[in-house]
Formats: sequence, C-alpha cells, structure tokens
Amino acid sequence: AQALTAAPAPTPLTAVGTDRVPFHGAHQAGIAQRAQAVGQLAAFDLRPAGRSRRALAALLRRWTAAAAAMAEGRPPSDDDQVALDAGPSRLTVTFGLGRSLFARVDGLGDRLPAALAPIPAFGQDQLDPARSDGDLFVQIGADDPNVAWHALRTVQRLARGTAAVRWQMSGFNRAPGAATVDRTPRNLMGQVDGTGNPASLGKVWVPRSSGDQAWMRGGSYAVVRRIRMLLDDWDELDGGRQEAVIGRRRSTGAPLSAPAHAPERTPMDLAATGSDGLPAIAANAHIRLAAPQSNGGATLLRRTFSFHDGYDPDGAPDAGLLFVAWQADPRTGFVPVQRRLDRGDALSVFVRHVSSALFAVPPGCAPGEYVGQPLLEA
Ligand SMILES: C=CC1=C(C)c2cc3[nH]c(cc4nc(cc5[nH]c(cc1n2)c(C)c5CCC(=O)O)C(CCC(=O)O)=C4C)c(C)c3C=C
Ligand SMILES: [Fe+2]
Repeated sequence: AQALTAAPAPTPLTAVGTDRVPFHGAHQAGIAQRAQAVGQLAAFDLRPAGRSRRALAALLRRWTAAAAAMAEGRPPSDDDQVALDAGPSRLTVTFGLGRSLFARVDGLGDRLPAALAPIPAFGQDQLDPARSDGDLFVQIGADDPNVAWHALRTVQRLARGTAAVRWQMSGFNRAPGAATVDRTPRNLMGQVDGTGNPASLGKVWVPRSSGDQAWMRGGSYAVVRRIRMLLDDWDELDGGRQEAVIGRRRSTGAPLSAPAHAPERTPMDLAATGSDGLPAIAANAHIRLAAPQSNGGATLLRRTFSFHDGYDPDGAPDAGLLFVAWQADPRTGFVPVQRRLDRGDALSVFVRHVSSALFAVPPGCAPGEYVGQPLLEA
C-alpha cells in the first residue's frame, strides 16, 4: 500500500473542475442549466444599516462582482483562498429578492411585482417561519463541494454589516460522471426525478413585453420549499404501491401507461387503462395531478437538490428534497399545482412541507452591471 505521506499522484483537472457556466447573460445563471452535484441555498435579512437603496445597491454590486469572478475560476477580491486550487466546477450564484425587502428599503414600495404575492397556506403545510421567507436569496450550485462552500462563505462575508443569514440549507445531486446509464438523477425515495420538466423554458422567464414591473422582464420567480420525506413510512409500501403513488416505474422512470421496458421519456397517457380496466396512472398518482394538462397548462421547471441533516431521536432521517421551482408567475405556476397536490396527491402522506419562500429573481446582467440594477437605479 502507498504510504499516506507520499505525494499524491498528479491527477489532471478533469471536466468536472474545468466546466464553467457564464455568469453574464440575458438570464441569471443557475436556472436553465441542469442542477449541479452540490447546492447551497441561503436567505439573508437586511440589517438596519442595509435598509437603504444605496446600501442594497452596494451589496448587490459586491455580490455580482464576486459571483462573476468565481464563475470564471478567478478569486473574488479579498479572497479567503478556500477554492484557490479548484476550477470553476460549473459554479452558479443566483440572486433573488423577497417580498419583505420591498417594505424595508425606502422607495421600493411601488416596485413590488404583483407576482410576489404571498404563497397561500396549504392544508398540509407544517412550515417553520425561521426557515422560511427572507429579504434576499442566494442559490449556489457547483459540481465540487469546496467550490460551493467557498461561494457561500464569500457572499456571507461580503454581506457583513449589511445583511445577515436568515436560513441556510445544503443539498446534493448525483455527481457528473457517476451514472452508468443515461437517465435523469434519482431522489432519496429512489425515484427518477425530473423527467417531466418542460422541454422549453418559455413559461420560466417573465416575458419581455408584459409584467407590471419592467425591471423583472427576463427574470423568473423561485419557489423554494424544504420538503421532508417520511422515508420510514415510505419503506413500508411494496414496490408496486410505491410506483402507483408516483405513476412511474422505479427502475426506468417510464410512465405506468407505457409497456414494461419502455424508455424513461415515453409520453404519459392519462387515458390508458390496465388489464383490470382501471387507469394505468391512478386517479391520485403524483404525475397525473401535477401535470400541466391537469392544471390548465400550469408549468414549472423543477431544479431540486436532495438534503440530509441527521436523524430524529426516533431514528428517522431528516432528509428530503430542497424543491426549487422556477416560473414566470407563481400565481399561475406553483400555486395551482400545489393546491391540487395538497388536496389529493397519493404522495402527500409520505412528505411534509417544512419551509417555504418565494423570490423575484431579476434578469441577468452584462459585464460592468450588477444584478438588480434596473430596480435600484432606473
Ligand atoms: C407543486 C409542485 C410539486 C411538488 C411540491 C412536488 C413534490 C415532489 N415530487 C416528487 C417526486 C416526483 N415528482 C415528479 C413529477 C412532477 N412533480 C411535479 C410537481 C411537484 N412535485 C411536476 C409538475 C411533475 C411533472 C409532471 C409531468 O408533467 O410529468 C416525479 C416523476 C418524474 C418527473 O417528471 O420528474 C417524481 C418522482 C417528490 C419526491 C416530491 C416531494 C418530496
Ligand atoms: Fe413532483
């Protein structure tokens, strides 16, 4: 065996480290790109010293400059060097604004978008206010854990004196190169999760020609829900019942309306029946109730991370989904879909929504500009 003191074999920086996502553009990075292996979500509340347009603009300018540098694999100014030897690793840092911010910062009251209306309470919610909402949102994704943590630490350091962390959550996904087959990654229930995401992002971006607030055009709205999975209860179901709850096969992710060995992306047929004459995709199956065709066309881009934060005293894992859903308007996206799921989804007895937040995510910016500039300066 090689002695631990021996110099490590020189491994070349692979595509995992060198891959990058451009920070600048029409839309912020971290929405259209497939989710990275590591996610860090954080909400900040403005401190009294940060509750002016000037202080907020300065913070967003600092955050933008640091995020743009790190996305290229360059250190931000006054760097702590935590990620000095790493490549950009597909780092994205995405910034959002919560409803409470518009009441706290002078002169922003009349700039509150109608789409930032509070998410209504749902019957099965068990939300913790301390882990919900927030003035500012930062979503970080990277294919390397050190790179993601470095970005989180950097935005938090740059906020000192202006804004303080309100809540923070860490998540993960399959690492690039880890799959043996070409298939959408699995969640912690073992399901292929993400297959039904929209092929086009037309309903994700606020249209250029509409919306009550011009500064949000080209932006999007993020609904963030920490959804715990009741995994010990789930384990009690046999495989067939687990598949019926979702409406898709566990092995391939194909819909239950398709033949046994159909590929993952076979379209679902909600009218199909089995040999018993019953619907192949049950009336209360998750995909039937969540699908756009069951919700007047309501469409979401789900870009989620799994989480696991230890165990309860009874041994149950505190694990589940950091559910991040993107849409042009949550009132016609997340809200009607969740209303339907809350009332009738077979999955709902195996999950628990424990936190909720909604953020307006402004469009992207060009070099020299900062995210949110049209809100604060136009
Ligand atoms: C309000 C929206 C949704 C919540 C909350 C939600 C929670 C949730 N979902 C899964 C697992 C799966 N979801 C799947 C599909 C799916 N889910 C939603 C919406 C919400 N899910 C939509 C819009 C869809 C797509 C429906 C379609 O048109 O096909 C699937 C199937 C595979 C896939 O399409 O991704 C799984 C599996 C969990 C575990 C969960 C909460 C913890
Ligand atoms: Fe779902």
